[in-house]
Amino acid sequence: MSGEKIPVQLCKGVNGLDKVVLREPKGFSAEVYLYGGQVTSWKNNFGEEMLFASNKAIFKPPKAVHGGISICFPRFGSHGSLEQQGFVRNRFWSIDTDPPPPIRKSSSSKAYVDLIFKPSVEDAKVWPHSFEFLLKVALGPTGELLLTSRVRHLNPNEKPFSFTFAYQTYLSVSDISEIRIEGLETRNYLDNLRNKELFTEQQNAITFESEIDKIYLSTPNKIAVIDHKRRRTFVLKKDGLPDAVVWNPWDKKAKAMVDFGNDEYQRMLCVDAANEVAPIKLRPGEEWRGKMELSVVHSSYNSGQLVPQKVSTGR
Ligand SMILES: O=P(O)(O)OC[C@H]1O[C@H](O)[C@H](O)[C@@H](O)[C@@H]1O
Repeated sequence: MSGEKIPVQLCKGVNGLDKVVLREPKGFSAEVYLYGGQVTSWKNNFGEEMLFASNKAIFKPPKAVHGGISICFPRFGSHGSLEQQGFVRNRFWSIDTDPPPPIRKSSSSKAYVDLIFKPSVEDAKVWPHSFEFLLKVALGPTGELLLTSRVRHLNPNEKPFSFTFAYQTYLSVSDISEIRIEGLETRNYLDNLRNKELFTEQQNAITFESEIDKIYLSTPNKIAVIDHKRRRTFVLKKDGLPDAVVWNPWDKKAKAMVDFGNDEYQRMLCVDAANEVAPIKLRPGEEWRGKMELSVVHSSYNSGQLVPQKVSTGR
């Protein structure tokens, strides 16, 4: 990173849990909890929240927080014996005081935090592999939110291990019925609501009128989520993460969740940058990287135009 880093502020969040507040000089901000390494807030320079967090979200271990961006590892989904979405989202992470050099030195971000997760003896009982997980969360110069994950296989005497991963990303939207996703049309997907059967997306642009839980395969590295009512578009860019999971619980499932308001499904949409379908295999000494960048642009946005001019507000 070039230039002087803006000091990281560590303060108390909900229930006294430690959080880091990132502030960028133009007024963008983000909050990252050490619990779960979870980004719980990302605001633009007008103080408008761009991530959804349920009013009923439970910030209390061992429950995972429903909202923001959850780090799902070493499993995403409910495959195998491990708990759904893995365990690092409900563990405490630490600030990494000696992070490795950034992947690309060109980044001009000065507001960032490096976190590290190392498994405990208890964790090793459920997933007996020697690893560390490094997470960098940064705010870019135009307010974009950048997450970089690195998983390292540490034991030279151990066999390779496999994992799946996701940035489970809850976007705040005006009204789910006004939302359109571009970038996933014509893609194949596995439908979690139909025993993971394989289908091909028929809609020209994806819109919403009922529960959805689809794993889109081999997706492009840029996906747009267009919010007509708020006139803003989220642009999600990803690297090393071929799948994109789109989830909204809709009314019935929302009612069944204790930490989710009955009507809150109308104001959220999860679009998860993921590697769910083909597990990643890591050999001793190897490192895996997966990146996601979220930005917001004004929605005078033409269909198919995935690199619109950036503006500093979602208005
Ligand atoms: O409640 P969680 O474990 O956070 O999972 C919430 C949702 O996450 C993903 O989007 C999955 O595809 C869904 O099947 C799951 O219901």
